[in-house]
Amino acid sequence: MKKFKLGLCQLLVSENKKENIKNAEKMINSAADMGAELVVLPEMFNCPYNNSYFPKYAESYPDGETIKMLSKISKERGIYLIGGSIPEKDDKGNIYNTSFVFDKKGNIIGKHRKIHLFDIDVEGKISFKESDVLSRGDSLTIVDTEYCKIGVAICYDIRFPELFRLMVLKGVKVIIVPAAFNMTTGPAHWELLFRARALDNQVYMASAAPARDENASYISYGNSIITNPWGSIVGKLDEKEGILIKEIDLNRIDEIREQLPILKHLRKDLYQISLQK
Ligand SMILES: NC(=O)CC(=O)C(=O)O
Repeated sequence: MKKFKLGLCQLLVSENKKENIKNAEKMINSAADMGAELVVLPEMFNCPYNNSYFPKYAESYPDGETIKMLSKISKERGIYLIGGSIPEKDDKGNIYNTSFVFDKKGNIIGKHRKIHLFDIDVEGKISFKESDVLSRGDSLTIVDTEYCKIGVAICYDIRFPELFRLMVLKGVKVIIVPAAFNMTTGPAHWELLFRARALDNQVYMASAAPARDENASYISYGNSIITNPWGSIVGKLDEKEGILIKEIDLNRIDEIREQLPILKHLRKDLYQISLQK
């Protein structure tokens, strides 16, 4: 199958975990009603994006209430579901920023733990140090679907082009990046990063982000986005809650790679990137 419908759910995240889960379920249902075959949620969609909340909202696989809802609804609606991300606790008490991925039967087919933690300090604008509370993941996440191989990364991961090139060299055609940029880095870098990663790898890129809440301690930029292998924006939301549905045409990847064969022109005799673990 060379075409499928992708749905991004940009939802408002509150301090009420149960309400966040209910809202996510409602929006997934709406996206499925609108024809989406692959649905994506935002980074930290069940928990405010703030270190002080992560331990309290964290849950473990497979019994966490959010994880159970994601599995149930992907089965009920017969959709692939990239469950944004949530704080995940392992059996040693480490907490990760994790995206759980489900197939159309509700089976888990992938689990991406954010590899690059968001530790930044932009003077007078924004400081955040995920590593104060979170542990980092150590593996690439690629899932097989009947459409194509799909890669998953989370937010700050997008700033590391080697990760994306590695996934593409392993055959990935679509990369989903649940994210929550902010009002400093969003306007400056959001579109640029999604267009660049799509263009330099000739793949589709997409992200769902939380809707903007001006009263939150961390204000999400919103602007959930899909970019294509030509580097153009296929669709984008504004800052409010909403759903974006677009067709992903995998034929475009083949056409563009034929006309502009940059992946064939890689000088692997001169330089290479490789996975170390
Ligand atoms: N929140 C993030 O992980 C990343 C981000 O906001 C940025 O890179 O900017």
